[in-house]
Amino acid sequence: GSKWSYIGPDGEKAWPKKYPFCGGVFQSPIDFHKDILQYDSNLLPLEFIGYNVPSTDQFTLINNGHSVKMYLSPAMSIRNLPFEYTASQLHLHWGNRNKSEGSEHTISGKHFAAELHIVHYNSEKYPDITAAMDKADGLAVLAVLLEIGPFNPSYEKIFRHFWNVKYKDQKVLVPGFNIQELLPDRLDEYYRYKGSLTTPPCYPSVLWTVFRKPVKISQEQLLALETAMYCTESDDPEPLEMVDNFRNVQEFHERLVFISFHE
Ligand SMILES: NS(=O)(=O)c1c(F)c(F)c(S(=O)(=O)CCO)c(N[C@H]2CCCc3ccccc32)c1F
Ligand SMILES: [Zn+2]
Repeated sequence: GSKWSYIGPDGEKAWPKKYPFCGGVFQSPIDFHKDILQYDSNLLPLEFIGYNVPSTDQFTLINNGHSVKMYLSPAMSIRNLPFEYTASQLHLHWGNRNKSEGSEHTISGKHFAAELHIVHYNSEKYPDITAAMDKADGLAVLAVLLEIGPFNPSYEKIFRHFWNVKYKDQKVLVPGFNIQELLPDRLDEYYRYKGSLTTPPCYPSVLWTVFRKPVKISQEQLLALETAMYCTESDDPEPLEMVDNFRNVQEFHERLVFISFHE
């Protein structure tokens, strides 16, 4: 089993001991700040295929002890990237009820409340995510920064199920819906860079697309995310709250982040 965590002796400083790539190059997440950004006019809006999943389909939502992740339909894919990438799963990163600053990427040093990741693999070159996840061109992850605002009915289609996946390895079925509803309206404005998985094994295999515009969820929805789940199994005598499951930003030497928008 994956013996790593976000706190204590198995926390992120210890990851490289068991997972050497975590101490390697091209690590994510990073801070987006002015002097590493470069406008690139070739960065087109992403095109989503099959994201509007009928409610007759069902997604499996599971607490894997590190995050809450939802398996997606293999009919979902993205075009306008160097290859066609097929959706695998989405998951979230967040803080805690006293410090709602749990995003992984930051903008000019600012954390957002939480961050949604939609993980895809290069289905043109690799048969499945396991074959793709350690290849330089293997994965593409979309990231949405979340901040406080009005109640968000689209995110609620996932959040309403958190009470059924409170403990590690619990799962529940979520009726299909249009996953594009989880994205901001400006799909043409994003940050793009080559980075890594932000959890062990930290493979430098991810083409990151972080949308510029945050999406709003309500204070109550954020509190549910921050308080509903545990890293431990339901019968564990020492329950561990699933909070602060974000990696700190990594050094970003001599590299650029390409942006599809003008400042
Ligand atoms: N932030 S991140 O880098 O996007 C990111 C996570 F943060 C994250 F927690 C996960 S995990 O939930 O699978 C728990 C740890 O692997 C993943 N899984 C990916 C990569 C690892 C293997 C795998 C296999 C099938 C589907 C997805 C994935 C992940 F990519
Ligand atoms: Zn993630």
